[in-house]
Amino acid sequence: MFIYAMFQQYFPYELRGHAHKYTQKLVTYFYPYIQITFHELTGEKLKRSDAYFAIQNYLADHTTATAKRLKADVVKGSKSLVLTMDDHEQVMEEFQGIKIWWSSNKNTPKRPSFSFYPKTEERRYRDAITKSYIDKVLKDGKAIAVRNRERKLYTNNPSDSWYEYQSTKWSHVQFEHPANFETLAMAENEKEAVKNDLIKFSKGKEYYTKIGKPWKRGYLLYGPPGTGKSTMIAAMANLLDYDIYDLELTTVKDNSELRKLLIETTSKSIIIIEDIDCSIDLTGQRRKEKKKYESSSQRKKKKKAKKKTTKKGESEEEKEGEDGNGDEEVESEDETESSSKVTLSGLLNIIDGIWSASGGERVIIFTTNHVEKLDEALIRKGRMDKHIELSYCDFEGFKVLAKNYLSIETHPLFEVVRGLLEKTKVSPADVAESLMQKAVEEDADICLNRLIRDLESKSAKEGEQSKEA
Ligand SMILES: Nc1ncnc2c1ncn2[C@@H]1O[C@H](COP(=O)(O)OP(=O)(O)OP(=O)(O)O)[C@@H](O)[C@H]1O
Ligand SMILES: [Mg+2]
Repeated sequence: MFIYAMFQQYFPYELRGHAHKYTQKLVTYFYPYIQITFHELTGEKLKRSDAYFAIQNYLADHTTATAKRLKADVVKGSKSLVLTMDDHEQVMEEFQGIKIWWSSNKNTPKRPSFSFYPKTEERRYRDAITKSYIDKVLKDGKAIAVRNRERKLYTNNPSDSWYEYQSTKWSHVQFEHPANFETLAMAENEKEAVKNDLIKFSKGKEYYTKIGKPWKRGYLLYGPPGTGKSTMIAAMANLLDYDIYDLELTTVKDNSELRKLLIETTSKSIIIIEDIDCSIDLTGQRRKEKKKYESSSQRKKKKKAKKKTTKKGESEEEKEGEDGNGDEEVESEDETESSSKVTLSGLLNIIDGIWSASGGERVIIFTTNHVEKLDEALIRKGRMDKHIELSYCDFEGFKVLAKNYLSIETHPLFEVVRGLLEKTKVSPADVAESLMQKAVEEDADICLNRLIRDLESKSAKEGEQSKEA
């Protein structure tokens, strides 16, 4: 028995009407082959079919080794050239002992009019193909498409530039950061722990379903400036093959805008809020200031609203903001434009509520230089599942950097560096800066000596400062 799977391309001009007619009839059978046709365009509006796209990816990955004539295409949104079968080229695959030919055709071949096979036999093959094989092709094809896609770095636009019917909330550029875990200076065991945690998460669909939790994970990265927080996020995105949404909270006007932004994020993405302590009012100070503008009745209303705040739903306070009747509206006239009115409770509700109910895996990451400033509520386990400290450069970290920047694993000067690192607090960013070759003729000796000089002067300065104090 043969299965003849067709891969029907869109005919650009005169045959448009013809193509349209076939699109409704996605699966057709005929003998001695069972023939299944997938059209490139489907539906009333002739949209590009997802199945077609998945099959194209599947075949590009599985069959390019066997197909003799290939067509190279630069496909929008893909990292590299995509090789697909040329028109009328055929490739064969075997599945549970059934031979399947795939061919990419612009025209449907003539239908033979008779069958060699008894009906029962036919049914078995048909089921194997339509139930198992096509499922596998579509699933694999989708996974391959995700792997091959060009990844994106999104940043949120200020809401003044949002249009109602267009997706203008986020702008994106291609995400191409070379960071990876190998080149990240950090204690080896901690690095492994983070990597394993991420991989476990990304493969945990069934697990999360089983325990009845949304497929999300939160990380808090904290540490002094230049210790690799942003670099680690890029390495995480590269490891998981996720997009990045870099959320700038200071340009988000209020909680309802924040919710709209988060709802628009796609699955397989990392949402980051950098310097969380600077982007949101954590201390309540701003609230106190604002109270100047509130009437006493408004203050009472606000108090009441706060009480009503539940964990799952959105708070009353938030709703008021949305309606435009809330006290936040009153304040807006007195606020400078740049200040954001996203509140801590709003952020927490959104993290716990609506957005976590949307399907698909997402990672949310907060970074801060001052972990001690953060509100307990923001970082409690369950919201931020894992807290990762990135710290000053130690000898182990230095060795990673020396390998990255100078391609050396040992050197007589290493011991001097070790001694200096033990008594000086220096960020990996500073060490990297000293180690970087600034001219072609600079070799490892020159760079290491520069690092030693820099460390010595830093340590001398620190000594002076502590004396003064
Ligand atoms: N742990 C590290 N491993 C490797 N390189 C690092 C590390 N930390 C810093 N660097 C280097 O220093 C530069 C700055 O680091 P990065 O931006 O990741 O720091 P950060 O912790 O995000 O700082 P900030 O708190 O100021 O945002 C990076 O481009 C990288 O080259
Ligand atoms: Mg950073």
